[in-house]
Amino acid sequence: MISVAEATRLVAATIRPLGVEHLSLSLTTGRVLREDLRADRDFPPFNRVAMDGMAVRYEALAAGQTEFRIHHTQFAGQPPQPLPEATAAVEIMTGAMLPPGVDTVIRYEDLTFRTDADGQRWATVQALPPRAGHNVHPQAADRQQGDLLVPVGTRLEPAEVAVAATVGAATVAVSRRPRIAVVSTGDELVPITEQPQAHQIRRSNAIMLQAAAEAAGARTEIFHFDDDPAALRQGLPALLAGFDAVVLSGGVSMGKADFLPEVLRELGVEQVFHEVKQRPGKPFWFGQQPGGAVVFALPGNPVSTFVNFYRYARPWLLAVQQPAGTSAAGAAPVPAVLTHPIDFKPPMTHFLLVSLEPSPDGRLLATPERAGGSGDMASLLTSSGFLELPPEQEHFPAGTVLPVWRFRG
Ligand SMILES: Nc1nc2c(c(=O)[nH]1)N[C@H]1C(S)=C(S)[C@@H](COP(=O)(O)OP(=O)(O)OC[C@H]3O[C@@H](n4cnc5c(N)ncnc54)[C@H](O)[C@@H]3O)O[C@H]1N2
Ligand code: MOO
Repeated sequence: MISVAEATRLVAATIRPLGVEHLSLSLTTGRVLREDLRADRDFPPFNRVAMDGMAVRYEALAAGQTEFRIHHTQFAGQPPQPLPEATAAVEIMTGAMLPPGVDTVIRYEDLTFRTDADGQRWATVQALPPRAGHNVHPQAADRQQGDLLVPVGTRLEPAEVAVAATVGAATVAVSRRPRIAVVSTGDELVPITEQPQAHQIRRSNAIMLQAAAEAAGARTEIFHFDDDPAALRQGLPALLAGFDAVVLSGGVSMGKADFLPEVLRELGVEQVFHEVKQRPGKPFWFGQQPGGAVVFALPGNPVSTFVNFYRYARPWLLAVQQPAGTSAAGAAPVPAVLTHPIDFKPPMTHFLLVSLEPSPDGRLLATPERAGGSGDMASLLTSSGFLELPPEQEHFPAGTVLPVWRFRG
């Protein structure tokens, strides 16, 4: 049996970056960027008027001029026209390009207007702007043309999509989604659309794994096999050849119907390890088909399946979407403070379900859930993560800081 640290290292050793695909920007939210996005123009690209009102030359105000002849009106989207003299003004709208010869914008709220007998409009300044350049967002104030805006390896969220749109990245290079086969095994399992008989249960693990894998960026298909070596031998090869990873639940411990390790080995899948010094999830089996899929055969008890997915499979799924040299944001555990003492004697890593809340001083507080073991699926509803208690320690006093793997935002 190997340690959690060793299992983590062996799983990580199978990580290879997935290929690249070019997608229309509107389809890229949640994808990992495989190119740098740079500013094709300055941000903003021109001196941008920031308030509706009137643009003047600040020198004229400084010299005591308070009434200005409106030479013309300029809307956003219109090319700017120069002013004939330094004492004239342009009535101007937010988003317009500031014309040459003026440098300051006074908003409508600080102006009054009149029209003279010749039909000429005049504006009188009621409140002086504090400085030249007021209410103008200067060209290149935020970023300069050529600046790196979003580096390769970033997971695209709406903010990155907005910036990509503004630099005209209509098609973007992103990692393709990992293809995952989710497989439930067991004679007792019925489809979730069926009413189970007294001795049966629904295939909830497969649906859980599908949801969790899709949330980590994967494209999934669900399969089911009964506890029948012939059916496994017949069905698994196509999955091992056609997917990046096969995630199975059940059939990996000591039971007389736990055929998976043997069948997987028969099919040529190289066993990397079987059994990890951890609770829950000791019977975890991990292997790789040469030239084919990585195989996560997770123990079937629902909390075991869930915790092992988040501890091993999710980090793997996120990592294969990253180009070499980058790492996924949010894939690593964060520190949390244990609120109640915990004793755990066996010399193994203990994954402890906890609820999480921030303390008044901003630390993350982890309170152990009263869970009924690895079959207590409902305990996941009131938990937000699991602490990783290291194997070499038996007593964990309240106040101990430990890594927590979060499975809720
Ligand atoms: N003699 C021993 N027995 C067991 C050991 C052991 O070391 N020695 N380990 C125990 C541990 S720990 C676990 S965890 C389970 C894991 O067993 P398997 O991975 O072989 O899982 P199954 O026996 O097939 O199922 C266990 C449990 O989970 C339910 N299950 C399975 N798949 C699903 C699914 N898709 N949806 C919902 N529920 C599922 C299944 O019905 C069983 O109740 O073994 C212990 N035994
Ligand atoms: O994975 Mo088993 O829970 O350790 O029940």
